Amino acid sequence: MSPIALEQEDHQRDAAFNKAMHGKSSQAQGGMAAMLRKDKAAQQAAVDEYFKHWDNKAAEEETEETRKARRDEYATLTRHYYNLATDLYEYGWGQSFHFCRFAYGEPFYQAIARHEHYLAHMMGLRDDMRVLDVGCGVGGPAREIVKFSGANVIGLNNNDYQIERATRYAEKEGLSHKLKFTKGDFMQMKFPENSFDAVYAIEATVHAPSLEGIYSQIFRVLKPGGVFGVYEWLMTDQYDNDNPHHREVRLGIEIGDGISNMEKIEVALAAMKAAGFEMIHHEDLAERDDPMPWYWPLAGELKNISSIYDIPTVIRMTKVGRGLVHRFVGALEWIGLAPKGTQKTADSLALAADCLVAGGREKLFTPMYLMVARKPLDA
Ligand SMILES: CC(C)=CCC[C@@H](C)[C@H]1CC[C@H]2C3=C(CC[C@]12C)[C@@]1(C)CC[C@H](O)C[C@@H]1CC3
Repeated sequence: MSPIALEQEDHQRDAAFNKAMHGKSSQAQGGMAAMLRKDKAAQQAAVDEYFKHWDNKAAEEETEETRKARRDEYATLTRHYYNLATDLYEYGWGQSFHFCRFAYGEPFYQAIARHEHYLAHMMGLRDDMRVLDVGCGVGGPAREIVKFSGANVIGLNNNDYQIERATRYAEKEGLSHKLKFTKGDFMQMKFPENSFDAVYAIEATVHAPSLEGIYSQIFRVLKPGGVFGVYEWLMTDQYDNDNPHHREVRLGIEIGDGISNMEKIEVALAAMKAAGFEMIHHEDLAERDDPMPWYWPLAGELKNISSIYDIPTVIRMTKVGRGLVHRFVGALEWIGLAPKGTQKTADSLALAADCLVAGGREKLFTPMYLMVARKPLDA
């Protein structure tokens, strides 16, 4: 792979764009209300900037150049993806933007929280620790980990809108003294070296253009002896890039999830080693013998609903539920109430959902490759 060029950061430009596109919508209750309060021209700019990387670039014609162009603009690509997708995520999934394992009879949000607790437990997080959350979204996992472990967490994010929402939620829950958010590109962190006792990333480092690049950054900011824990999105050993169907599944996940370059498990393991980490534990949690798979809510397997409180949440995620809502937002866009591109974004999320389910069913993809590793004491 050709060397990764880091994108020039410009926080003033991003703040101005955030103000123009989102205005005060970060204060709105829930994703749907926020979605209808965007500036139309700015949203169109985000749509153009994001989809220029994917439109008319089919899997069968994919070249190394198209993938490189995405990697070269990883930060802009991801920032605009979340400018477009955050509200729909919150509407359809809640405030923790990740998958999880499900136990028998376990309600959806309980399973999501358990996945967060499990990572904190595997890393041994405690209340005297200074911990970095790399790619913190709107802070759902960070709030849960602060409550579970008592650790002091800093959430790093390159999307201003998500930071505004995360800050608001933390304030609302009275957690601001333990949980702060900061803007930045995780490929060029501004934190001094050796400044965190632990670092975690929940389904976020997949947005990096190079796993070795992001793991090396994390290694640098960790104190010697510090622990890094990650749930990584990876293609499995079964994935064959020369197989057109496999490639279509990978590309569908990348398009619909704002990913410039998804890698295989072996690449992630080699990247951890190259960054200098000592592996403590690594495992594909999707391979555990669970009663239902991680992708069941997106697959619409309604028989798995175990609590009446989950019915409205899960219905939104199913093919029928999302089809209805996507038509509804399409109609709102048509009459001018929703900004242009809302339907296009929703359609690409629907494609992502289908490809994630296919990737999960065919065991080509995992969103929960767990790695827990240590920075050596003598590093
Ligand atoms: C993008 C990364 C690295 C992580 C996010 C994982 C998940 C939280 C998302 C992946 C696909 C998303 C979809 C939705 C919510 C969030 C995800 C599951 C929807 C259910 C949101 C509501 C829409 O109408 C349909 C979406 C399908 C995809």
